[in-house]
Amino acid sequence: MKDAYLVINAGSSSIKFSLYFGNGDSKPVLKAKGQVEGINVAPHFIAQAVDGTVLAEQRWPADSNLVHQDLLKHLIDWVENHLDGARLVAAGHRVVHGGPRWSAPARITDELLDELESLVPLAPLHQPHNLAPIRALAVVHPGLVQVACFDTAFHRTNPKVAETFALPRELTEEGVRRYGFHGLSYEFIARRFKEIDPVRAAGKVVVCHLGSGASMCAIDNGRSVASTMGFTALDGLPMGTRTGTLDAGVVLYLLQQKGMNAAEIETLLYKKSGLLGVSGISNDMRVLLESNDPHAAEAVDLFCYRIRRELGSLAGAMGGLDALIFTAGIGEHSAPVRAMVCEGAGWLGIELDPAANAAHADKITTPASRLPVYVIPTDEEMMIAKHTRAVLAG
Ligand SMILES: Nc1ncnc2c1ncn2[C@@H]1O[C@H](COP(=O)(O)OP(=O)(O)O)[C@@H](O)[C@H]1O
Ligand SMILES: CC(=O)OP(=O)(O)O
Ligand SMILES: [Mg+2]
Repeated sequence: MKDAYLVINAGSSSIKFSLYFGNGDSKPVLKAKGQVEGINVAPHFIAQAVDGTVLAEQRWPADSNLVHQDLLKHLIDWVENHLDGARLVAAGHRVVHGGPRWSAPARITDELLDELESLVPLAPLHQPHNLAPIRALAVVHPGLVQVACFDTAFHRTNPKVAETFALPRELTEEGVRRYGFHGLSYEFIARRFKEIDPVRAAGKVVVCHLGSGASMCAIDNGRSVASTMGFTALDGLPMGTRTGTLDAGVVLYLLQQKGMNAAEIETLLYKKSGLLGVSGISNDMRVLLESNDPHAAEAVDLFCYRIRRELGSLAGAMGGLDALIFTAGIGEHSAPVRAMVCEGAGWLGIELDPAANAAHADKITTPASRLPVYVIPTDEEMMIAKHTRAVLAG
């Protein structure tokens, strides 16, 4: 009998899921994927086959009062009725923050859940939503093995200097340091790049994960050595609605001069800034690229400018650069953003091939380009499925 793995990547208003089949060492095979979105508003469930065929769809009215647990139960029931004779053996979850202790995926226990709960203040936009389905699943399916796969784990190979803020030692020791995020994506890309170009993958690579959250990672011989996100997923690049790097003095100004309280500042930094704040129009890169509003262009320019600066910084951290890789929603699909980053990075030896870039080719530089640039689709869910199977196998 085949084993089935349920992968869950839960956000603030949606629970995305993927169902994988697989035994032994072979690559897990994706059977179906879908999501429940509009939680707490008007829930909508959809499940699709690998080719995009809709397998099931259901909508509930806005006044249905369905909570997280009800919707998760609906999702699990659907999965259990579509196992095709396979046996559901485990659920793997993306958990954004694993704190200082977790450098690998872990089987979930009550103690671990409590520990992860204590990290909620460090990832207020993600962690509560990552943990809610774990608790809900434990109620509706008590015996099921659950595995937490951390976004921070891949970065635990960073040298101490890359993790340290110039703060008094006591704070560093209690855990106020850089953790880095999007680790499941970077791990997937590092493995994939090793298949594409093993020679350069053994060298120094910068990966740009540009999605609704955006960060960059310096990977030396397959290991993360530095990244743009820090203590929280607020640092580094400007994002859809997050500031990215901000002079800490601005936070003091907001507190002391503007009289804002902590909750207001949190909302400002996490939900009202970034592309949305600068453009005043949208957090969606597609909308900004199509807009004629100069503020939309300013937001896009700032995003690309910050990527170019961080590229120099990460190459400096590694002492060299052998390849640049774009991934995630914007990185995989936006030729204009990739062009704006690469055109300003000619000093690094990048010679963009505009036709290849427009076609979203695997490699978007000319053969003469000293530094090759790649576009590689990421797959965090596949990484979670592999980890879940490995944890289960002990
Ligand atoms: N063709 C495109 N051009 C520009 N941006 C795109 C395109 N397709 C998707 N995006 C951007 O990708 C972002 C979502 O990326 P994704 O990696 O799916 O994010 P997440 O998983 O973090 O929600 C959206 O904000 C959207 O603006
Ligand atoms: C860590 C993070 O920013 O995640 P996402 O891109 O899913 O928001
Ligand atoms: Mg993402």
